[in-house]
This record gives sequence, C-alpha cells and structure tokens, in this order.
Amino acid sequence: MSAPPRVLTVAGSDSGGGAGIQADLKTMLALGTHGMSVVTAVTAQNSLGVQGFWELPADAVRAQYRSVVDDIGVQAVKTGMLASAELVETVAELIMGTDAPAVVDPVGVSKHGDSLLAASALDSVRTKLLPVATVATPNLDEVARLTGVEVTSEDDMRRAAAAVLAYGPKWVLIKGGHLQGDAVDLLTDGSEEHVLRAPRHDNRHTHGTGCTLASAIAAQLAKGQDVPTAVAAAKEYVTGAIAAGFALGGGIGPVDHGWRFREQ
Ligand SMILES: Nc1ncnc2c1ncn2[C@@H]1O[C@H](COP(=O)(O)OP(=O)(O)O)[C@@H](O)[C@H]1O
Ligand SMILES: Cc1ncc(COP(=O)(O)OP(=O)(O)O)c(N)n1
Repeated sequence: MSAPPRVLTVAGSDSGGGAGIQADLKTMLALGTHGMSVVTAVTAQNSLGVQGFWELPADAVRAQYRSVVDDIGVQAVKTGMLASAELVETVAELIMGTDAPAVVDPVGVSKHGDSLLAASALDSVRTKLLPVATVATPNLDEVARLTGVEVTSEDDMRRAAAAVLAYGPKWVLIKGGHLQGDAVDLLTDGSEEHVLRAPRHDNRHTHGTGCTLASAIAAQLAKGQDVPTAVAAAKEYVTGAIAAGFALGGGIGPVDHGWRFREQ
C-alpha cells in the first residue's frame, strides 16, 4: 500500500489535547495524511488555561526536524507555538532549507489570554518567519501585534492583509473568528482575493480553532492542492469541528477533530 501524504507540525504540546501538537496530529489524520511532530515547548494546559510552559533547547528542535525530514521527508510543514526569538529563528532557517510549502500560524496568545510567544520574538516573526511562509494565518490579535492594524471590519482585513504581505509570505489568511456575525476570513496573495464565509456557531467549546485550521491547510497542501483550494477545504473542516465542539473540564472545551468519523 502506498504511504499517505506526510505533514510535519512544529509546535507546542497541549496536555489537554485541544490545541497545539495534539490538535495538529488529529487534524492531519482526519484529513487522510500522516502527521509527524517537532515539539518546541511543553505546556501544562487544560480547559481553564495554560498553567505553565517549558521551552525546548534549539538543538532539540533542530534534531527532531532533521530526523523527520532527512529520512521520512515532508510534503508540507505547519508551525504553531514557537515561544522565543531563538526558536522562531531556528525554525525559519530549517523551513528555508526544506522543499515543501509551509503554513505559519504565528501563535501569540491562547484563548484564555496566556502568552505563548515572548514579546521579544515578534521582530523575528516579522523578519525571519513570515518571509518563508507559503501561507501565514494570523488571527486578529496576532495581526494587531505584528502590524499595528486593528481589524473591526472586512475592509480593515484588507489593510491588515497588505501589511502582513509586506513581510514576504506568498499568501496571508486573516482569520475573522474574533469578529461578530458570520465567521469571515480573507485569503489573498496581493493579486487574488478570496473571502471565506461560514455561519458562526454559537458554541463556547472552540479551543484549538486556529491550530486546527492551519494544520488542515497543511494537510490539503500535502495532497497537492493549490492554496485557495486547500484553504477552502480546511475552512469547511474547521467549521464542522467547531459545530461539534464539546464540553470537557470546567472551561472551554475543544473543537471535535474527529467530527467526520462520528457523522457516520
Ligand atoms: N464561533 C465560530 N463559528 C464558526 N467559525 C468560527 C468560530 N470561531 C472561529 N471560527 C473560525 O475558526 C477559524 C480560526 O479562527 P480564530 O478562532 O480566529 O483563530 P485563533 O484560534 O487563532 O484565534 C477561522 O476560520 C474562523 O473564522
Ligand atoms: C501549545 C499550544 N499551541 C497553540 C495554542 C493556541 O491555539 P489556538 O488554536 O489558537 O487555540 P486557542 O488557544 O485560541 O483555543 C495553544 N493554546 N496551545
């Protein structure tokens, strides 16, 4: 039997299983790909927030990446929590030497407001990581921190997209999950524009939305889809996962990465 497409996530571990590496691997499996991981940090995390995190040394990140890429090979890479300027720069350098599309989710703060990226790393994200991205997927808080553009409308999203593209990613997907009304995201490469619109699900169990969307895009790219097709398929997947999100613990539960299996 032939191997499924191979996708690598470079991200932090979420002990609660809703976001980070755990969300990424579940998403990659659900979309028919073989997920692999480079752990950048370990968080103690649950439905109530992030109780602590421990960053791995840059050498450990580099060694994991080389182990996977040099033997198994990858058809797409996704990045998530990178914690520090040193890890951001290490990962950017590794991606630059890899012949595969890269989805960069510039994770800054968790849904509960816990910081997952040092403020001192923002400049490295702008000047080292965004330039090697095939698709960057900032949410509205991340866009504001990276570019200073505050988004409250679809038109603001266009201005924010232009500001992110100026750092060099091929495509940017501005995620409008934090706005009111329909869940509207804007995808552009500076010449084409795609507005992705889905009904907003009134479900508080949305832990892991951003990780899930970025991993789904990477999985679809690994299958050989072009960026607009991959993003549209990923949006459909995350929308279903949000609709099926379930309560766990005493706070915000996870989106359901396995919603398509449970439909049958
Ligand atoms: N309540 C919701 N209903 C439907 N889609 C949503 C909802 N919340 C977020 N989304 C979608 O989930 C994806 C992730 O967006 P967002 O939650 O903004 O990311 P992040 O987790 O990085 O903050 C986007 O496609 C966004 O439009
Ligand atoms: C380890 C880890 N990585 C990333 C996040 C943020 O994930 P996201 O998908 O943006 O989900 P929320 O935190 O917004 O629910 C995380 N929490 N942990």
